[in-house]
Amino acid sequence: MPESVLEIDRISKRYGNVTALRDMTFSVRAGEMFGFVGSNGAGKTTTMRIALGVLAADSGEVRFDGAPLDLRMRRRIGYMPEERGLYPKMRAAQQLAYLGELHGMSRHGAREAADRWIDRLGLTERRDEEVQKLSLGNQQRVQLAAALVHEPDILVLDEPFSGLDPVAVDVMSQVLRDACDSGVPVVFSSHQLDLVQRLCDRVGIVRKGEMVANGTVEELRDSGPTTLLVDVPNAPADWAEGTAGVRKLGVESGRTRLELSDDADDQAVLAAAMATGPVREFARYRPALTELFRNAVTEESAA
Ligand SMILES: Nc1ncnc2c1ncn2[C@@H]1O[C@H](COP(=O)(O)OP(=O)(O)OP(=O)(O)O)[C@@H](O)[C@H]1O
Repeated sequence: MPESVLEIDRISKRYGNVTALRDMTFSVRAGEMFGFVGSNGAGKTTTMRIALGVLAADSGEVRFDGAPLDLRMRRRIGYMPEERGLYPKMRAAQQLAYLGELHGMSRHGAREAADRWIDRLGLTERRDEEVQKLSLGNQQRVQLAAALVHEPDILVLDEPFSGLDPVAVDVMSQVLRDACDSGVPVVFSSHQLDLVQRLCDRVGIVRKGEMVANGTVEELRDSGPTTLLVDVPNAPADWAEGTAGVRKLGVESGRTRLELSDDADDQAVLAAAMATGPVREFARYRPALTELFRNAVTEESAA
């Protein structure tokens, strides 16, 4: 049996003369949480809508388990649209049961699943309220439940965390992690990069419709040139300059920041540091996802 994997393969999409996606490619395996990040208008929603099949690509293919996504398979996706999409006058539990039935569940099965998700998402006391009367955060919890009620095989969520309070973020995170652990590929977009860094197994950074970086958070953080932070309190300003392949980037809070070329020897840098006196710190600097993202965005505006 092929491994369960959602594949977005060289998807391109234009709106008039705007290129929204150009050869967008990535895959998400069963049990993997994939964070999809990029500036406003980068193409995340367009990709997700194409993955779901509510929007047609100009070219490229979406596959699951190696086969192009057909109508039957698309019903097995749990989708949380950015624009949300609940019936405002329907009561929360009733709405979830209705959506479950629309996805092919029996009436009884859909009601049971609706109640289970209402409880799981902390909405027990709100189950019979009209969705329009719920707070935005609680509406969002119902929206997540709506994506999950039919026990989907794939989860695609457009900014599920936006506007949530910290408790709701924790609830949402745990629900997504559990879905992932049960073997469901999970893709979500977010502008909350600290959250993406914490939760996701892999991250894709999209810029102007193209995937510019894709890997585990650790791979991405280790990707650029090696950078060292060295605290040598007694050293003269030019202490590292004689070491081959080393470029001084600056001094931050008393620590010298150095960029090493591929053939530079970090032990030679350490020896040069020790030759100046005490070495209080000698560490590899690894940027946070926020910084990697900012670099990608800066390249975008410079381009
Ligand atoms: N229906 C449409 N008609 C014309 N252009 C569109 C349409 N939908 C999206 N676009 C354009 O396609 C590009 C990608 O938009 P998309 O909504 O996919 O970005 P996004 O990454 O989801 O942004 P955000 O983070 O702001 O939600 C943008 O340039 C946008 O203006």
